Amino acid sequence: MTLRLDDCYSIERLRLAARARLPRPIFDFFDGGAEDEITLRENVDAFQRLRLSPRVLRDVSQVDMAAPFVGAPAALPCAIGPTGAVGFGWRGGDVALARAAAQAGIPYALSTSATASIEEIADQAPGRLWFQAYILQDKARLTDLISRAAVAGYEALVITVDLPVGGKRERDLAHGLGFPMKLTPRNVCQFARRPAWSLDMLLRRPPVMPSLAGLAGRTADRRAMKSVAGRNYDPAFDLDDLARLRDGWKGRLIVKGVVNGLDVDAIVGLGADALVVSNHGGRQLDTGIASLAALPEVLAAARGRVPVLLDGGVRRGSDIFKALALGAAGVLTGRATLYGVLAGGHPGACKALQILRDELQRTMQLCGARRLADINDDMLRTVSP
Ligand SMILES: Cc1cc2nc3c(=O)[nH]c(=O)nc-3n(C[C@H](O)[C@H](O)[C@H](O)COP(=O)(O)O)c2cc1C
Repeated sequence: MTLRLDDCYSIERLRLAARARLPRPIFDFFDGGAEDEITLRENVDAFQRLRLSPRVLRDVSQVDMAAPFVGAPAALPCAIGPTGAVGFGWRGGDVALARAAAQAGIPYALSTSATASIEEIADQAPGRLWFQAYILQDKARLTDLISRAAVAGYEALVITVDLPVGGKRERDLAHGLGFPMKLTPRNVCQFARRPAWSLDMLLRRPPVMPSLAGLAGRTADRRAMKSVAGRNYDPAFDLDDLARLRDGWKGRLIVKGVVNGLDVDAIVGLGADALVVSNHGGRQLDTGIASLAALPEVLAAARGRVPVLLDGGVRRGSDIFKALALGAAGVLTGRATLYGVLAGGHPGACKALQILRDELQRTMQLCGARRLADINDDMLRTVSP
């Protein structure tokens, strides 16, 4: 089934359009999660289990979705979160996402594993930019990336702390997607079924991950998409190292991947400006707690000292509403905007943001909330399964 962007009225439709465009191993790399994918599903299910209890008889003819968001105004309580390897799914996909974010008036976080450089994004998408750093064993490389982000005007550094080692993604193993990639009769067939994508990869230079160039694993090789960052993480990274990073970075510091309230005091104490409750979209630790379920404990531990954001499972505007109602300052999109760009490049990424914006606005109107500040947990009910 091929789906035109015009027929994509929901994030799920964008997901189906991306699936129709890409060879199955590539789609599964973006869509899949770790092991039995329990956390991947739970992230979405946790939103679906929560019910809304609307307030009525309020004037909702005008709705304002703008708010301060991690130290600066944003048109929506969202940022596009970091996702690596996007160029393997849509050539130029990182720039497409960054431009879509700038046009929507929200921040964009560039991944260390992106298929565009720090400077390329700053040149081509001059909006609010965050740089997401993986803690690499090569500390000289890490320092160089961070100082380049500062020079290029990135306002925030996002340190992802939830993968001291890479997760076990069994869809990728089944497809032989890794390093080296195994060509099996099955995956050769799958690539042959999507000739446009496959010919583009064969005939033009495959995308590279410039921030990881030269590290173990050949970054110029499409087979390296899974392994390069994974082989180079530093599992010894701890709070002292985070404190040193804090001292060396003058901009805002966002720590992504916190779910246990016991970690919060130390991270806030060393000067983090925001936290992101995240389990990496269920791609690392399987059976880890769903992001929405972890949000209350992180909020309680943060005690209002820093904004707490959330990602994982956001597929509807009503999901953003629910996260805000529980006390989050906003969300990062992951697969929602990824499906958009994989389905249709820059217009697809804009479409994903437009869907989320329209759905959030409609949910606010239907729940009697004129401003983001009107959204609160009086409007939520938990129902038993
Ligand atoms: C294909 C893919 C690549 C990702 N790459 C990164 C990355 O490079 N750095 C990072 O901090 N998080 C990365 N993430 C995690 C996202 O930033 C985010 O936490 C997650 O996608 C949120 O879950 P959701 O996709 O269900 O919304 C990636 C996620 C996906 C799906």
